[in-house]
Amino acid sequence: MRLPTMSGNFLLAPIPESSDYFLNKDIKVAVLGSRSVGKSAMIVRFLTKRFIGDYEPNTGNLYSRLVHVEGDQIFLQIQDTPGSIQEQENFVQVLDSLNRCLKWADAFLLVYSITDYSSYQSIRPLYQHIQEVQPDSKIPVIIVGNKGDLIHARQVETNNGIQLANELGSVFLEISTSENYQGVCDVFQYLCKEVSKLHSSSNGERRRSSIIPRPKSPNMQELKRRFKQALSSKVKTPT
Ligand SMILES: Nc1nc2c(ncn2[C@@H]2O[C@H](COP(=O)(O)OP(=O)(O)OP(=O)(O)O)[C@@H](O)[C@H]2O)c(=O)[nH]1
Repeated sequence: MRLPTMSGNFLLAPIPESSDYFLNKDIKVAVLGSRSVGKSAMIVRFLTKRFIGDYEPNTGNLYSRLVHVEGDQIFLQIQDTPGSIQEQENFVQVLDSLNRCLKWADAFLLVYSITDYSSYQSIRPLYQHIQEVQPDSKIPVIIVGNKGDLIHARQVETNNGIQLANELGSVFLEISTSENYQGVCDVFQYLCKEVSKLHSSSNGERRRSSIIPRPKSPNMQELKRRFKQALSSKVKTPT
């Protein structure tokens, strides 16, 4: 049994200031789920292509990497979160960190293990908590059933995952981090594409609104007209 030690503040790496260079290309993903569902393994698999079986208990690392998605260069930050938040002694402090992470993220990856029914049950409350912290319903969320290779130990049917995702209005994938790199890649690529789409449509809105000329105040026009009139009447002073 692994008992994670927590720092209580798991945004460990500095988050760069956003700049024009990263406009549309700066994407932040938070990975959430119960303990030992394979969050760290999945992130490391995505970033290194390697499956590394054993990890120190997750204290919440922030990974940053330049990745390429459909020809775009993206500065991707992935926040791993501890899987046993409720068990922490400093629960309030940890929850505060979690909420800051939820506000920070552009997209969410919710992970359960198909071998652990309780990890599946934790997804709905997690999702609801995200909705409370970020009430913007457009935020991309993907639900992932991990450890798809452990069929003999299966406790969660694929249909359960599909149903839950349909109900919550998110996307669902069942994958095996250990056996299939492509599945892991699909998960992160999906989130990057969805966030990119959202970013470009909101920047488009901003651009459009900045080129629409501000309507002139009728009072100002009236004032200008009177001012001109007054000037011309001065010019036309009788000789
Ligand atoms: N068979 C199998 N094992 C996996 C898979 N993904 C992860 N694991 C194993 O599951 C265990 C837990 O993986 P972690 O990545 O540490 O899980 P975590 O969700 O980060 O765990 P916490 O630190 O408790 O939050 C490790 O022993 C991994 O090797 C998978 O797809 N298949």
